[in-house]
Amino acid sequence: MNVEKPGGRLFGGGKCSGLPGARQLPMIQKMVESMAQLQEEKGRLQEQLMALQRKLTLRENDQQTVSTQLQAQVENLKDKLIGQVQEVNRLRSELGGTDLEKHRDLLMVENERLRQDMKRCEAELQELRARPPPCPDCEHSKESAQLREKLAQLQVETEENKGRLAELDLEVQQKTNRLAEVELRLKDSLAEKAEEEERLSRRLRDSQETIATLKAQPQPIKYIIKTVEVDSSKTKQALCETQARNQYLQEQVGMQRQVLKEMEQQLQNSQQTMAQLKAQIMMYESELERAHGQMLEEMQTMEEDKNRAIEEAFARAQVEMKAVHENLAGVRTNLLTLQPALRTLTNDYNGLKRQVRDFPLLLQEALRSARAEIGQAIEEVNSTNRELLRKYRRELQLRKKCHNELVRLKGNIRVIGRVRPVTKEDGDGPEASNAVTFDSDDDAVIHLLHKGKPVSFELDKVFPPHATQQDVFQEVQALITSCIDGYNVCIFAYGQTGAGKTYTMEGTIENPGINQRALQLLFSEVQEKASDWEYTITVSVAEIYNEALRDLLGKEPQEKLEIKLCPDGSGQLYVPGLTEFKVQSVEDINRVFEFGHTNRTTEFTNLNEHSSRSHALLIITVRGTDYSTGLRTTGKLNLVDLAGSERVGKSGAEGSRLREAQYINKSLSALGDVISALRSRQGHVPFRNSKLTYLLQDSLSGDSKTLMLVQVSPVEKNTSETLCSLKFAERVRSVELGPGSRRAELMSWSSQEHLEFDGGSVQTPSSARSYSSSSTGAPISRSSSIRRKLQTSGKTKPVPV
Ligand SMILES: Nc1ncnc2c1ncn2[C@@H]1O[C@H](COP(=O)(O)OP(=O)(O)OP(=O)(O)O)[C@@H](O)[C@H]1O
Repeated sequence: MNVEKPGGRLFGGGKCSGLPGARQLPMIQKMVESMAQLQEEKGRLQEQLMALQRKLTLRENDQQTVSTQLQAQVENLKDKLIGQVQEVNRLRSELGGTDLEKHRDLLMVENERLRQDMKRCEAELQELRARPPPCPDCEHSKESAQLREKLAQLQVETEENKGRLAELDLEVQQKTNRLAEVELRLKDSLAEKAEEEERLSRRLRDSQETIATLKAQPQPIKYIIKTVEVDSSKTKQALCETQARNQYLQEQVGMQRQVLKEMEQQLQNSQQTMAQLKAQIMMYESELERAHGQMLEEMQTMEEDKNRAIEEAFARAQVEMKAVHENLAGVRTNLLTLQPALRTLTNDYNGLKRQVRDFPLLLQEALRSARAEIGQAIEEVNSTNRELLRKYRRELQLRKKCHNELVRLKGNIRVIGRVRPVTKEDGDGPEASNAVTFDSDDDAVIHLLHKGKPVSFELDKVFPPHATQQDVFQEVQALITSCIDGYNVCIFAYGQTGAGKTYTMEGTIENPGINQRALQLLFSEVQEKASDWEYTITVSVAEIYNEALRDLLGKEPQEKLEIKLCPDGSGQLYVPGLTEFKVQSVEDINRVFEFGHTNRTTEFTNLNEHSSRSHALLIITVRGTDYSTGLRTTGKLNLVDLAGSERVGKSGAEGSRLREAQYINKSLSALGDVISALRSRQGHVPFRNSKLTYLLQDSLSGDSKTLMLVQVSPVEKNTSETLCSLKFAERVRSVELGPGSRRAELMSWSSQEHLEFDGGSVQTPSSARSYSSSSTGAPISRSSSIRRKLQTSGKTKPVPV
């Protein structure tokens, strides 16, 4: 590059024209100086260049920052624009809410219409009311009712519509407010945007001015550069680079301008969009107004239609009303004739109504007084009942005492005789002739004609052959009652085989004996006392055969049972394993007896067709508990059908029959011993000498009550056995068990004694020798004389006692 400069010759080509040395020296100095100056100038320029470069760099940075800021602002504006577009869309969609306004307007119109309808109906109603009173059945009244209904309905509808209208008003108001808000915001953002644009334009202008200024500056630099180029290629190169850089920066500025233009373009576009949106909103609003106008027109048309319809209906109603009025006139005439009757009826009805109104009060009053009277009566009855109950209890106690006193006075051991009728088994002829007679004045005396000589016996009572089972039972039932009171009772039937023991104790199905009647009586007594006492009745059936005790209700009747003392130390006896059946009805009793019968041992003898050879015992236990006091009682009723007491010699028994008879005689003798010991109040009573007495111990001792039924045959051939039985009975009768005292009154002792001895039929077993002792102070009975005589005679044949 050749840069021409003033004074350039000095530096061009480097050739010297051959000046003399003196002139060359100052020139060199000058050159050195100028070189130095140039050097300085160069340094200064370099510094300026660097400063410019720094400035350029800074400006570049500034421009980049500005550009970034501008870009950010553009982005921001874009976002805002998008937001506004969205807002406008939303508003547009919300403006779809013009439907609401439509709806609201419709409702208002409807409401107005309803209000007018209502007014009209009210006017009609007023008119109807002003008319004369209608007949209840006529059309007019129906119409009136319909109108009233319609009016009510319209009122309800109006109210509903009013409510809905208010809601819609509120909603429209809210939406209008929001629209205004949005419009306000839109305006604000437009103003902001304009401001921003203004600001950006200003800055752009500033930047352009700065660039122009900068462009205007480089002239001296160029000069300097040219100057420097002469001196330094390096400086030249740096200048080139700077220029290139400057070029680049200018390009950059151009690009920025381009971007700015684009942004301005975008801004214009968005402004256009805004304008379009505004135009659309305007259009919508105008459409809205048009629709509103159309709607009003339609409503007007509808209103007219409705008025027309109402007028037509009114005209029809008038015609109908006319007809109704005519009918009404007829009805009124009828009404006038009916009114007096109606008045009478009304009066009657009012009177009845008054009565009906007063009736509950009268009824209540009557009921109250009746209730009070009934309550008083109940109270009186209750107190009477209580008094009666108290008296009843006292009477019961008294009865019990009297009963016991009666039994005590009668004697704790009572002996009753019963003579059976003559049966076909007795046969015919003189042997079957009657040998027994009775005293018509005294039912306790029996006369026996034995071998042509009369013998008399006095017992507690004697039943002749014609006496019934009931007669006999009546005599014993007092004892049975005392068993309920907790006493032990023993009733046993004694007599020769065939004398009627079983008949008296068991009886027949048609004519039951003491056993069944006793249980029936117990049931009825227990029933009577059921309100105060709880009773349980159990039965056991046992037999003593050959001194072996067997349970006739047990599963194994052959098993021999033992009699033992109760382990509780009460001194009571009991039989372990002896079955007890609880009975509550006659059916239960019959079942028990039947079962007992099947197990009982019976054998034939030549004395009777069939005869029991064992003692049969029915043991009834009555356990009671007093509800009020908790007192417990236990009474035992022993009903014993003893084995036949005939003499062994007469029956002609041998072998096992003889053994049976001996056992029977032994046990009957033991019974006699026990009774004798009790009578003579001996310290020791030999209860244990036989199973029978041992088992009956608690029913023979203490305050127990005993009844012996002595069964006798009336016929001549049995007079010896009858005599023995009656003697036994008389002896038993003379024994006392309780505190009372009874003594045998011996009427014809010598004759009897003679008879017995003379007949040689009375045999006394060695075990039954001591009936009485004179040392006890008891009166010497007839039996003791017999014993004495027997001992003297030395006869040892066994007799029952
Ligand atoms: N009072 C009476 N009335 C009618 N018949 C009776 C009467 N007493 C007994 N008999 C009859 O006499 C017969 C013998 O009586 P029953 O069998 O009762 O005698 P018994 O003493 O029990 O004899 P055994 O010791 O053998 O059992 C029976 O046919 C019975 O019907």
